Amino acid sequence: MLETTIAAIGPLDEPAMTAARQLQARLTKPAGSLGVLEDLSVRLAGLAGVCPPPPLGPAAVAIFAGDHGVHAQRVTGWPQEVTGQMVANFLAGGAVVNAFARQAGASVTVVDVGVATPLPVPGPTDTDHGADRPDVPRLVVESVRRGTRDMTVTAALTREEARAAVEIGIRIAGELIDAGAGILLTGDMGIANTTPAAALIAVFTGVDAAEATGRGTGVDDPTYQHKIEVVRAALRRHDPDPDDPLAVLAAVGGLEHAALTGFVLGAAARRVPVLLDGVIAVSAALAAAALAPDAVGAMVAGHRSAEPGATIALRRLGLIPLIDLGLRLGEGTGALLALPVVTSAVRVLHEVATFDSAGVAEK
Ligand SMILES: O=C(O)c1ccc[n+]([C@@H]2O[C@H](COP(=O)([O-])O)[C@@H](O)[C@H]2O)c1
Ligand SMILES: Cc1cc2nc[nH]c2cc1C
Repeated sequence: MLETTIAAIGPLDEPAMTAARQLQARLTKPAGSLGVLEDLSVRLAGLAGVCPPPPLGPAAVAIFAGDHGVHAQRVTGWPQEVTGQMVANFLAGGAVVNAFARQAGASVTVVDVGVATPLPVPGPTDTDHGADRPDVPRLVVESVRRGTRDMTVTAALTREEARAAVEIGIRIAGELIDAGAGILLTGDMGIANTTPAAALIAVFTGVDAAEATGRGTGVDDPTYQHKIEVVRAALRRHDPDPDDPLAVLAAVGGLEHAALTGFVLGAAARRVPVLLDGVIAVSAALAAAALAPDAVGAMVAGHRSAEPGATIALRRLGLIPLIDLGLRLGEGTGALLALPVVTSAVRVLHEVATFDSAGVAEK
C-alpha cells in the first residue's frame, strides 16, 4: 500500500498553474496584492489540475495519538497518562481543537495509533456514531503497539511497525476523502512527542540536535539542555540514513509521526491539500517528502510553531506558514486557524471580478 501510494503521487499540473497565474493578473486588485494567497491559489490549482480549483468542500482534522518510550528519559514535565486523558477530552469535545473545529466547521477524527494507557473512553460501538454525525468527534483504534520503545536504548519501532503506522495514516486519509473531505488537517497528541520530532528534523535536514530541539510543552533550562543531549544520544546510537525514511521513522520516530507521514502521502496521492499543524506534523512531512518529493505539492503550512525545529523543517520543505501566532499546542489547532485563509485563497479565483467584467480601469 505504501508503494502504490508513493507511485500515485505526481507533480503539480503546470497548465492549471499557468491559468491560475493569468487569472490572478486579471482580477480587480493590484498584481501581487494578495501576497502568499496568490501563490497558494496557484498551487491549489496545480494540485487539482484545473483552474479555478474546485471549492474546497468539508474539512477533516485527524488527531493521531501515541506515546513514547523516551518519556522515561524525563524530556517533558507531563505524565504519560495525559495522552490518553486528552484523547478522552477530544472525544468529549472539550479540548482547544474541538472549539477551533466547531469554529471552522471541521470534523474531528481521533486515531489511537499507540497510546500507552488504556483509554478512559467508551468502547468503539459507542463512538462509531461519528461517521454520520460530522459534529461529533470519532475514535478510531488502530494501535500498532502501546507506545514506542526508548530511542536512547533501542530503535523506537521495528521497520514493520513504522510501516504499519504509515499505512494507517494512508488509510485514514483515504477514508476521510471517500467520506467527502476536500481538505485534510493534521493533528497530533503524544506527551514527549516533540523529542522524536526534533530527532527527525535533525536527521532529514542535517542540523544539529541543539538547533532542532525546542522546549515542547515548556521545560525549564536544565531539562531543555538534557533534552538536547537525549536527542543527540539517540542520533549517535542509530545514525539513521535520511535516504531510508522508514528506517529513520523506526529508529527515532513515533507512531503518530509515522501515521502523519502516511496521512500526508495519502492526501497527496489523492491530490487533496493537507494543511500541516505544528512541529510534529512538519517533522512527519519531511519523512513524507523523503519518500515522495512531489508530496510537497499537496502540503500547506498552517502556521509557524514556536518550536525552532518547525521553522527549520518548513524552510527545507520550501513552505511559507500562513499564520504565526506563537502557538505550540498541537492537536491540529494551528492548522484549523489557517483553514479560512486557504478557503479564502480558493474563493478569490471563483468570485473576484476581472478588470474587464467589472469595468475597472487597469494601470
Ligand atoms: O504543535 C506543536 O508545534 C507543538 C509544540 C509543543 C508541544 N506540542 C504538544 O505537546 C505535546 C508534546 O510536548 P512535550 O513537551 O511533552 O514533548 C504533544 O501532545 C504535542 O501535541 C505541540
Ligand atoms: C494539557 C495538554 C494538552 C495538549 N494538547 C496537545 N498536547 C498537549 C499537552 C498537554 C499537557
